[in-house]
Amino acid sequence: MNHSRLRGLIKPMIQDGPLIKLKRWYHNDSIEEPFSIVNPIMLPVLNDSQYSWINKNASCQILGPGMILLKNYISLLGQVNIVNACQYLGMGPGGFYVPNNRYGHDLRLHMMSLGRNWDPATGYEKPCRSDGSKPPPLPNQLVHLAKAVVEEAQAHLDDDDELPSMCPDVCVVNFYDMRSRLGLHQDCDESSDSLTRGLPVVSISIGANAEFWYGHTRDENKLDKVILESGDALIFGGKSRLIFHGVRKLNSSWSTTFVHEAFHLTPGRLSLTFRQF
Ligand SMILES: O=C(O)CCC(=O)C(=O)O
Ligand SMILES: [Fe+2]
Repeated sequence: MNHSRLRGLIKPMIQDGPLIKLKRWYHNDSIEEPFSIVNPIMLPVLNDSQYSWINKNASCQILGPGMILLKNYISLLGQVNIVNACQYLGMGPGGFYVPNNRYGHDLRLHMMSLGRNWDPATGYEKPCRSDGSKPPPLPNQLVHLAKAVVEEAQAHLDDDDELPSMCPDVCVVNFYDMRSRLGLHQDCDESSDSLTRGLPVVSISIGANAEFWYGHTRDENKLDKVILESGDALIFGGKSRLIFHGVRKLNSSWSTTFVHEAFHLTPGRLSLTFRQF
């Protein structure tokens, strides 16, 4: 779908279509206000029955064994729907908050965990957040989308065994403002079964471009870098399941400016990272 067509689709819906008026919930034990990633907070409900969330002609880059980047795989309509879903869930109980790392310091981003409670300090240990809120559900459409991403990646590989299938039951949603960073880490809190089978992590990017650094070592000089743009889907599973990775620098471009204007997304980057526990 081209941009002018999407603009035409969104505008009438904002003016005439059904609107969700977002409630403002407050966490029990904090004065933190709900964190809104869009402005204004009145959102259109899109009827997506005729338009796909996926661009079938996405290009594919193999970055390593079991590590694949699908460029521009999520359609603009898919991205709008994902922003809306994250906005809706993120403003409610268990929604966006600033988490602590293992050393008790604030991470420089907003986060929420869907489907299962995960946080950077305690992993999957606790079923609820410290304010008692349960994780919001992981919407079925997002489960199907993550599975479709893995199937598309498998179709580009010679040997399917390099990348096992997975059915996500948790999705960590991060919102980075333009100065946010995510330090080098491994995603290794999932079950030993999930990790030893190399069940892939799927990461979807929306909004500003990000420098994603990765490698099989903690040595910063030996890391590779790839730019993740709005609509990209990155998969790392199989032999790359335990790569070290982090997000260093965010940048805007013409296309991200469009995304921010059309979606009313606050300047920054939304990432959704799916895993099977
Ligand atoms: O934002 C990203 O692309 C990566 C997020 C990530 O690594 C994580 O949530 O563990
Ligand atoms: Fe990660």
